[in-house]
Amino acid sequence: MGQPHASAAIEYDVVVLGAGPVGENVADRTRAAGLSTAIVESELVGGECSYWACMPSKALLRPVIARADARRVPGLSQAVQGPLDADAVLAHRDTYTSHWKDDGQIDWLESIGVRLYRGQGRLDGPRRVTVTTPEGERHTLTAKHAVVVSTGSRAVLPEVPGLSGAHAWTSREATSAKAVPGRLAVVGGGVVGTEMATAWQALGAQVTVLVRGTGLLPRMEPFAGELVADALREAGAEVRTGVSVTRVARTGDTVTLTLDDDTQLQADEVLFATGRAPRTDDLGLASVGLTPGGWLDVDDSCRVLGSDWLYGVGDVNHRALLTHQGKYQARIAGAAIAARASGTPILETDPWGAHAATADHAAVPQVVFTDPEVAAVGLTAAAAEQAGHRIRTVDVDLASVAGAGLYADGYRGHARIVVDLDKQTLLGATFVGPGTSELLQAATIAVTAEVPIERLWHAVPAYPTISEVWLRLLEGCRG
Ligand SMILES: Cc1cc2nc3c(=O)[nH]c(=O)nc-3n(C[C@H](O)[C@H](O)[C@H](O)COP(=O)(O)OP(=O)(O)OC[C@H]3O[C@@H](n4cnc5c(N)ncnc54)[C@H](O)[C@@H]3O)c2cc1C
Ligand SMILES: NC(=O)c1ccc[n+]([C@@H]2O[C@H](COP(=O)([O-])OP(=O)(O)OC[C@H]3O[C@@H](n4cnc5c(N)ncnc54)[C@H](O)[C@@H]3O)[C@@H](O)[C@H]2O)c1
Repeated sequence: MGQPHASAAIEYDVVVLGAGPVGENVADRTRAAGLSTAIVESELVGGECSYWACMPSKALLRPVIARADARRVPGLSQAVQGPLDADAVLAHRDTYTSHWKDDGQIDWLESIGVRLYRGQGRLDGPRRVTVTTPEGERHTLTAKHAVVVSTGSRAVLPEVPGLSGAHAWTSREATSAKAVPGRLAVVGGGVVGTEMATAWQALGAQVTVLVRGTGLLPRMEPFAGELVADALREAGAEVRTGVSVTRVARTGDTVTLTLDDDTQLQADEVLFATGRAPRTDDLGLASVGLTPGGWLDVDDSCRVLGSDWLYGVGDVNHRALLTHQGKYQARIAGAAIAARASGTPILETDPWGAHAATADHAAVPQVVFTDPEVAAVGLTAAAAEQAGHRIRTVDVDLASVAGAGLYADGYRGHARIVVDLDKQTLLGATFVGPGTSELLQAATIAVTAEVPIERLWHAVPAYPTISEVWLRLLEGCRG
């Protein structure tokens, strides 16, 4: 095969590599600031989030959670005892991914005046990017002000003998599968593992979750993983802790997992939900003195350390692997690029300034869409202590809240706030229970704005809502 056809370099103010939610948002900001912007995408505009992550997973989970909620309402429960219509759920998921077509997102890019290049983008020295199109053409783009890397992350498969030939699922297959497997083994008890176990068990698979540690969702407050494990077991799944997979073998339609307790497990499919790696291995990073395959170390404006033109935004910088947090970084980085391009002498990079993604350190909100939902922001008690804060925690059983009892008969849930004893503000909050995801933004505001406990006392939650848990938590604070 000959060399790809090369064309003359085209200059833009900003070149963005990767058109996931984060790249799209950076491009939107820089374009809105009057900077000419090109974006390069090797797969689908919209990225992992739109096609193999947030959107399809939540489309699978929504009917699961709605049915579980309805089953806890007397008078309604008997109407929803039947199985989910798996075909209809999968078809609905397909519409949420636009059938893995990105025409709508391309129209949007056009409408905001961002030029799309389809193909693999690679750095080729400072401020220079090459794009190799699927047809083998090569474009060279130069960036007057900034190159933004927002190429996201991919699933990591551990080094387990036999795994490469076992056709294991990663998050991509778990979110896009066309049929419900009879038996599904899930390796890993993090966010992907718990959400996908919840979805596929409810859709009719017999799920076994294999966790090498002591419980599910290990980065959250311990009660979160405990309540989710209880619910998964009640739904018929098996959750096994303290086990590791030592070998995987596929024979025909059956995959056999050998575990380190000398037992074996057979399944039709196995999902490895064992974390993420940055998509920086084929990006030309060596041409600018960086190590291929690594996460990008950035400052709070998301500029790569040691560079005055290269930015790393979203999953690729490993600050918080969440769409909403990456889009926040995109807004900050876009503003910083625009300010630097216009010669603004001093940027607002102090904490909470316009050019500092401070919330990445202090107040990252996350909802895990399991049944029960888990909604958390800021530090857990363990993380706060590890960071050297003097804290106290206040816990409330959500079943004691009138609004929760109305929401679901026999409501089970738990809430915790982590209070900074020196500042008398909140460092973190976690809510676990049906309907708790919508409680999270109030907690995010309290943590971000460092609202004093004394003032929160005047933020009166409406009766009878689940939000009245705030009153119980604050009563616990004040004694
Ligand atoms: C199963 C699952 C469920 C999730 N659910 C949620 C959720 O509910 N809420 C939430 O906030 N987060 C969720 N996440 C995390 C979320 O998907 C990511 O944080 C988010 O997609 C990151 O956005 P990004 O733009 O940085 O990267 P991506 O979405 O990964 O986009 C990167 C884009 O760059 C492209 N690209 C890569 N390399 C190149 C190259 N060299 N040249 C050109 N293009 C390139 C890729 O093709 C891709 O389109 C979930 C993740 C998974 C796996
Ligand atoms: N609702 C949401 O916000 C949502 C949903 C899904 C994913 N995400 C994001 O996507 C990211 C990736 O999720 P994830 O679940 O893949 O990663 P994760 O880091 O949350 O969990 C991976 C788990 O796999 C375990 N693990 C790693 N190697 C293993 C091995 N060899 N054997 C057994 N277990 C092993 C880890 O201990 C960890 O508990 C997360 O950081 C999360 O923020 C968010």
